[in-house]
Amino acid sequence: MKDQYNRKIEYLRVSVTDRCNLRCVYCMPKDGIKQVAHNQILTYDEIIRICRICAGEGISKIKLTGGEPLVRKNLSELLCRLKGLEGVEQVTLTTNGVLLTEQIEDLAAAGLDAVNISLDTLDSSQYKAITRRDELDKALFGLKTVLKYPNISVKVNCVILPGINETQWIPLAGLAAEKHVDVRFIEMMPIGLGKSYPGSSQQEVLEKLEEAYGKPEALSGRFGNGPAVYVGFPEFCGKVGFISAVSHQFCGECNRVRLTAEGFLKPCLQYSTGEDLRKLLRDGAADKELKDVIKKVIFEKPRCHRFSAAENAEENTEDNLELKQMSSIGG
Ligand SMILES: Nc1nc2c(ncn2[C@@H]2O[C@H](COP(=O)(O)OP(=O)(O)OP(=O)(O)O)[C@@H](O)[C@H]2O)c(=O)[nH]1
Ligand SMILES: C[S@@+](CC[C@H](N)C(=O)[O-])C[C@H]1O[C@@H](n2cnc3c(N)ncnc32)[C@H](O)[C@@H]1O
Ligand code: SF4
Ligand code: SF4
Repeated sequence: MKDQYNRKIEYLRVSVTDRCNLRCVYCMPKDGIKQVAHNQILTYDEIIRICRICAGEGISKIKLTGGEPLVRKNLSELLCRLKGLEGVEQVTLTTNGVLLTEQIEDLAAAGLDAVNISLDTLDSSQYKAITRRDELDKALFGLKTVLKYPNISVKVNCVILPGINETQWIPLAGLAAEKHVDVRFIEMMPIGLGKSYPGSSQQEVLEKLEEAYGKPEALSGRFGNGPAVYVGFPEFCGKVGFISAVSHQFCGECNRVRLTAEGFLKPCLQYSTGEDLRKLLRDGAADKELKDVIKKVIFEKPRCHRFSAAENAEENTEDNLELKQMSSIGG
């Protein structure tokens, strides 16, 4: 499917739950967000139906995210059914990793292609301060465990938090020195609570890493389905990547749309526009009607984000929070 700017849309990010077992300060309030009732969340049958229609229109890559996707029961069942859909080539997972060890065997058997583990620090007191939970050991064990599965590619995501985790940029990148893992540094986007954590740019991280590991080689080409760009440090097993939506806007290359846990199809991370597919599904819409709505949302996808403060003003209002919190959107 192409959008109005001729971008090929082939990637759907599916948030399977708004719930999470962590409370990262830049993503969720201390007491969590008002939880959506279970019956307001799409069932697996409903997700499968939407994904089947999307796959018929050229969506070949699906990301499972959340909230924390592994807190939803039987995620491997959903994964297995998604992998069985005609046209679906890859299903990947983005997780905080805390529940990974206990679920990886089922996920691998269901055909999981890749896992991204969010880890902003390797220091347990810092981890506690950032996530408001004492779960670093479990997340690290999850990383260690998944690295034993040769068919699952593994990445680590670290949000750049100057003044909070900058002492960890070098050790986190160092994971890629010895392990077959790519480590990506993510610029903080001014979305939801992230607005209160103005970040540094990729350049500042890169300068620190160069001091520690030498001059990296820029790597061309796309690795994975997302917007990351990569460099390679001498002798490293894995790559180091940057997802820099603020300093290096990548909207011109955008290939994705998002489905929230409540079934709202969102054409762009930043804006609240889109369509309520759950309502259509539960009102008895036929596949053709759903397909037409999905195609319209994709066609009307906005050209780019407007993260700069003045242009962002309308989107900063507090209404419709479900569509503005990263934990609900799924990142
Ligand atoms: N601005 C913007 N940020 C995105 C987009 N897609 C992902 N991100 C951010 O990139 C970070 C990492 O996303 P991941 O879920 O790990 O997945 P990915 O990088 O898209 O995909 P892979 O590289 O294929 O695993 C998260 O903070 C997302 O919010 C996007 O379309 N626009
Ligand atoms: C919203 S989480 C959902 C999946 C899972 N709970 C996890 O943490 O990986 C997905 C990703 O979004 C990132 N994220 C959250 N808020 C962000 C923001 N304002 N800017 C950039 N990335 C953000 C997180 O660090 C995480 O890597
Ligand atoms: S970033 Fe992920 S793990 Fe952290 S609070 Fe948000 S959804 Fe949960
Ligand atoms: S901000 Fe919107 S248009 Fe830009 S890359 Fe992200 S989803 Fe795509």
